Amino acid sequence: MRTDGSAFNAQQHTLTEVRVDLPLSDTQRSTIYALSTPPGKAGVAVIRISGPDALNIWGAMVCHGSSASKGKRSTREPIPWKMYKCGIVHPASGDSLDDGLAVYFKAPRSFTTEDVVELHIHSGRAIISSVLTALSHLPFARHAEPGEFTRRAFKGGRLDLTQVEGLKDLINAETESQRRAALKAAGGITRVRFEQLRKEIIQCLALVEALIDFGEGEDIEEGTYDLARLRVQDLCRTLEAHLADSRRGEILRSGIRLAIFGPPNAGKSSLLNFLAQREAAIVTPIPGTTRDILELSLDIGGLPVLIADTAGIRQTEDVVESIGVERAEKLVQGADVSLCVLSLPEILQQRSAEQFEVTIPPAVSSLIGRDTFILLNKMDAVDLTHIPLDHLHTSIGTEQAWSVSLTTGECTHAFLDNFAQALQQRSVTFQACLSHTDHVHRFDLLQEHEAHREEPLITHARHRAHLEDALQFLRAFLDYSSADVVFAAEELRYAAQAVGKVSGTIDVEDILDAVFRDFCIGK
Ligand SMILES: Nc1nc2c(ncn2[C@@H]2O[C@H](COP(=O)(O)OP(=O)(O)OP(=O)(O)O)[C@@H](O)[C@H]2O)c(=O)[nH]1
Ligand SMILES: [K+]
Ligand SMILES: [Mg+2]
Repeated sequence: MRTDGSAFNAQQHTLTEVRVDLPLSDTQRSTIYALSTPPGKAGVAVIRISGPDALNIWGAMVCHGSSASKGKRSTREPIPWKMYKCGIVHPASGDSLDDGLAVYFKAPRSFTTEDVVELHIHSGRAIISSVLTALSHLPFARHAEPGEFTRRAFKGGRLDLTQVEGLKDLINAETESQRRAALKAAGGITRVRFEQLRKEIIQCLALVEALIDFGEGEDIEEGTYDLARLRVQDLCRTLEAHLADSRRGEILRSGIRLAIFGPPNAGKSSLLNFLAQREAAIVTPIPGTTRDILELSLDIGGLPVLIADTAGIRQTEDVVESIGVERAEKLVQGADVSLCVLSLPEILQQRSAEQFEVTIPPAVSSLIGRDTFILLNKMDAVDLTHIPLDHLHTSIGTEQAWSVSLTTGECTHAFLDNFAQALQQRSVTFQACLSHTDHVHRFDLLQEHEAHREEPLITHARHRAHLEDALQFLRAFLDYSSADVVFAAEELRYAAQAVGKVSGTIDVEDILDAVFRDFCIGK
């Protein structure tokens, strides 16, 4: 758990994504190459070459062993998986380009399952560019498309789609919890679990098909159809449970979506800046300063949080502001967690020394539910000497409320600690994020959420869509009577196909496209 503000790493959330479509018809036979490390000055750059001509490229550009001292290219085939200290030369002119290391991964024991050669050279723009240009002179090799190495690994059966996604997430992981989950998916755990599900559907299908072929009674035991129905009912319940997981896996992967909302001038943008530890949002005394949604991704105690500041909610004639208000309301409704910021001097009326009343504008209070977090801000601007804070907080009627002053910093540390803890509890992903050897009170949290101990199955919206389809087909199966077994069997076949799409067991080019286009070149 964090102890001071510095544990919050803020980073601007970028919403732009570069998407490049791959040439699907590309033949497996071409040899591809690309820089696999980030471009720029560094110790080492790795250029990866994959395909049937990888060894020819080695022959054309790598000088090692006794021939290297004479500046000649090696005629002997390299021993696979062995690093060679070598010179890299231009294939046509024989000019020396760099000294480095080279290694040959013999098919199928390579990442792509094809012959792979890696050239480890010095990382500098001119060196990298000279080696890539030299490669471009070879007629049998071409530059790789984004994600093409991984795509070949998939085609070669090295990875299934859930592992490809895991690999992509691993590269993009920014928090410890994301890294751990992605590593598991890349290792194949997700694949095994979906494959198990698909097998169970196919087993039910086998029962039903036996009935179609032989009929109940003589060859097939009585009650076989009922047995299949019972199993499908079980499967439906399993799928329903996975689908009702509060998006745990997706949250873990892409972050909890936290919406900050409230009336104008309550201090919403001040809160965002406080959490981010920098002036990310504009703060002024003018109500209606924030008009559009501003998103930041923060790391709160190892938990990824996508936090959004919104326009103050009020009736307004201003066209731009009113669009902002509409967007804010939508965002709050779609968020995983929402936090309402209220200004104490605005909402607190003191009747007498100990008697008080809290009034929240209706447009705002309609968005407050029991699980909305409340931050009562500007406590420096009111006299709270006679008002017990506990009493004040419970009077709001939500589970968790805090009073702070974002200007003076009063109570903000306690709020941060509590809030981080509450978020972790709320996200329910914590047991995947926290190690069992951690702090004692985390162990208590684990006990409390016994029901959610199991790892989330769904980590991508794509998985959810396929599982929802599968559930529809299973339900459709249950709607048929035993008189319609042929139609019923068809539903089971569709259900198995839908689950198969998750791991790519079913070869569907459009899912491939969707998965691979987010990769960068050289992966
Ligand atoms: N006295 C006092 N003023 C505060 C506090 N927090 C914020 N303010 C001031 O309140 C004003 C509004 O703050 P913002 O953060 O812009 O409020 P907002 O909710 O984002 O406002 P809109 O974007 O216009 O809806 C600014 O002048 C802040 O300096 C506080 O704790 N005490
Ligand atoms: K303001
Ligand atoms: Mg604001």
